[in-house]
Amino acid sequence: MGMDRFIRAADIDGKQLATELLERIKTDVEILKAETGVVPGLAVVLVGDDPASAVYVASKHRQTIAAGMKSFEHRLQAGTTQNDLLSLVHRLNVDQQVHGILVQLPLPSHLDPNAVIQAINPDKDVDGFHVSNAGRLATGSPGLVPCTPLGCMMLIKNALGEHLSGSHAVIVGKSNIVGKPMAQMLMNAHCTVTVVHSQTRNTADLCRTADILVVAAGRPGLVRGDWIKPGAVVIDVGINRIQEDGKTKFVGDVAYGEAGHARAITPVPGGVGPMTIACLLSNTLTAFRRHQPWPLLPGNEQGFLR
Ligand SMILES: Nc1nc(=O)c2c([nH]1)NC[C@@H]1CN(c3ccc(C(=O)N[C@@H](CCC(=O)O)C(=O)O)cc3)C=[N+]21
Repeated sequence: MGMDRFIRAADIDGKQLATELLERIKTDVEILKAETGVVPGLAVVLVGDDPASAVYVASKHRQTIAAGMKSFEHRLQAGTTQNDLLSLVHRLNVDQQVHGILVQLPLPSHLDPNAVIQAINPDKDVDGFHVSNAGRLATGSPGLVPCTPLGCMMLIKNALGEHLSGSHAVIVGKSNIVGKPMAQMLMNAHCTVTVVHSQTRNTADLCRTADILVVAAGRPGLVRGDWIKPGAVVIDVGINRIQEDGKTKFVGDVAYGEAGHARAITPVPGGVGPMTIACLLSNTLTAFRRHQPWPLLPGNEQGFLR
């Protein structure tokens, strides 16, 4: 009983939803290009030669081009100084062809990621990491929001519909990149939000009360089947590289095989990851629209001017 093996949680197909979102972005880019003669541009900065980061950056570049946008890749050597990186950011801030700027993290340890992020023009900060954007999100003002929680929000709405009001959402993890902005977005959608983390005393009990469970802890298999309420929607943000039978594979933070009684769950890979990149391009389009001066273009209803 309980963990009924005759019930199977629906997989939330992040890959498919990301493909659909990218198609819509591509269409919007064509329309905006026809209306303004300008093409949205995304600059991605990679410092050093971390192989995982290089793979992500290459994927971002490919998808930016596929969406009809301009991609500006800046690869800097591992020994780049803080000053050199800051001057590149300043150049990108004033470059008219660049509407979005992303500095790939993590940076080599001699560089200060916070100083670099805060140097980015907040209206080009497509990662949504600048304090101005964190403050805008916290106060419900228009801004740019972090890609991963934005993608999670879309996946949750796809599983539950637009009306999340009154649902209890539990978030595992309190990072600035996922946990905190996720909590803000769910509060903006009128959920009751609980954030648990490594120092929480009754994490499993709290998770068992979640209608929506978002897990961003970075610990493979942390969330077990008996932490999940039957019928809950489970969003697994974890991407953990593990060795199994001599092969490398990716697993999430949720023991996926034990979650059959959930209503729906994101697989890893193929869940949150693909949505993150699609949301990066969505944010670039948002930044581009808000950059355009009078008259207002669709998507610039707030009349965002700089
Ligand atoms: N400034 C900054 N912004 C980021 O958004 C950022 C970053 N730095 N540093 C690294 C992380 C990681 N990240 C991922 C994006 C897509 C997948 C993704 O598409 N994953 C696929 C699998 C990809 C594969 O197989 O390698 C999936 O989950 O299905 C994963 C991870 C963005 N990050």
